[in-house]
Amino acid sequence: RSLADGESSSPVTSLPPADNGTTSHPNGTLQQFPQIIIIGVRKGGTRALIEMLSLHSTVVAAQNEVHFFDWESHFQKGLSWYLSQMPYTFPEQLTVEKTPAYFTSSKVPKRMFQMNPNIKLLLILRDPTERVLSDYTQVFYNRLQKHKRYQPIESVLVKDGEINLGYKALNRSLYYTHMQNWLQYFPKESIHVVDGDRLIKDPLPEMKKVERFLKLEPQINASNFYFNKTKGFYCLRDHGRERCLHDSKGRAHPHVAPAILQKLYQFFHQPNKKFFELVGRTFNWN
Ligand SMILES: Nc1ncnc2c1ncn2[C@@H]1O[C@H](COP(=O)(O)OS(=O)(=O)O)[C@@H](OP(=O)(O)O)[C@H]1O
Repeated sequence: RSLADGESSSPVTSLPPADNGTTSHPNGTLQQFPQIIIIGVRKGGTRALIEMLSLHSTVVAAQNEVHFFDWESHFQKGLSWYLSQMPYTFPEQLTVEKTPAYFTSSKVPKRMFQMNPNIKLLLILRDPTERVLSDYTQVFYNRLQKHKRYQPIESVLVKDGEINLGYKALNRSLYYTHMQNWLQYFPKESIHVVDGDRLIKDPLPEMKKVERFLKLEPQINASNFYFNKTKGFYCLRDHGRERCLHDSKGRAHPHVAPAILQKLYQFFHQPNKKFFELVGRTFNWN
C-alpha cells in the first residue's frame, strides 16, 4: 500500500558494522516505544509538526509513517515489530512517530491505550474545509503521477446540488466524530490539539505550547524558523542547517466556486461547534 504522506516507504537505513563487529549508531543504541504519537489529522500539518519537534534535542522521530495500529498486516506482526521500526536513541531521549491515519481509524484508540494508557498524543487540526481541499489535492497528484483519471473537485464535492456525503475526505474533517472515539479511552489531558492554521502562519508559539505539554525543557526558539518567500511557508534552521519541507507540502489548492465553498463552510458549522464543545476550546475556522 502506498503511504498517505507520499513519502518513501523504505525503512530507516541502518549503519554498516563498525570495525569491532558491533553496529554503531551516532544517535544512541536504544530503540524505545514512542512516548509521544502524532495521531493526525491527514493533511493537518503532521510532517511540519514532527520535523519542528525534532528540533528539540530530547526528541527523536521515526522517519516513516509506521501504520502499526491501523493496518492489520502491521498490527499482526506484534509490538516487537513496532519497536523495530523505531529510531535509535539515548536512554534519556523521547521517541515520536506520526501516522496521520490513526486519528480517523476507529480501532486505533483502544489498541494504543492497551500498549500505553499514559502515552502523550498530539493532534494537529486545520480548518476542516481547507483540509478537504488539501486532501483532494493530495489524491489528485497521486492519480496524476500514476496516469490515472481524476475527477474535478466540484464534481466530488457536490452531488445533485447538495454536498456529497459519500466523499470520504468530508468524513475525515468531521473531527468531533473521531475525537469521541479517542475520548472513550484517553482523558482530554492526554491529547494536545495543535492549531495547524497557526502553525503555518507563526510556528514558534504553537511549538512552545507543544514543549510545555510534553514537559520538555524550552529549547525551540525564533532562530529555528525563517520564512521562505519562494515556498510561501516557514522553513527550519537546525544548527545552522536550513531546510524546507518537501515540495508536496504546501501545494496550491484548486479553485472552488464561491457558492460551493460557502455550502462547505455551512456543512461544517455544526460539526465544528460539537468539536469545540468536546475539547472545551474554539478554533478560528470558517
Ligand atoms: N512549514 C510548512 N511547510 C510546508 N507545509 C506546511 C508547513 N506547515 C504546515 N504545512 C502544511 O502541512 C500540510 C500537509 O500536512 P501533512 O504533513 O499532515 O500531510 S500528510 O497527511 O502527511 O500527507 C500542507 O498542506 P497543503 O498546503 O495542502 O500542501 C501544508 O499546508
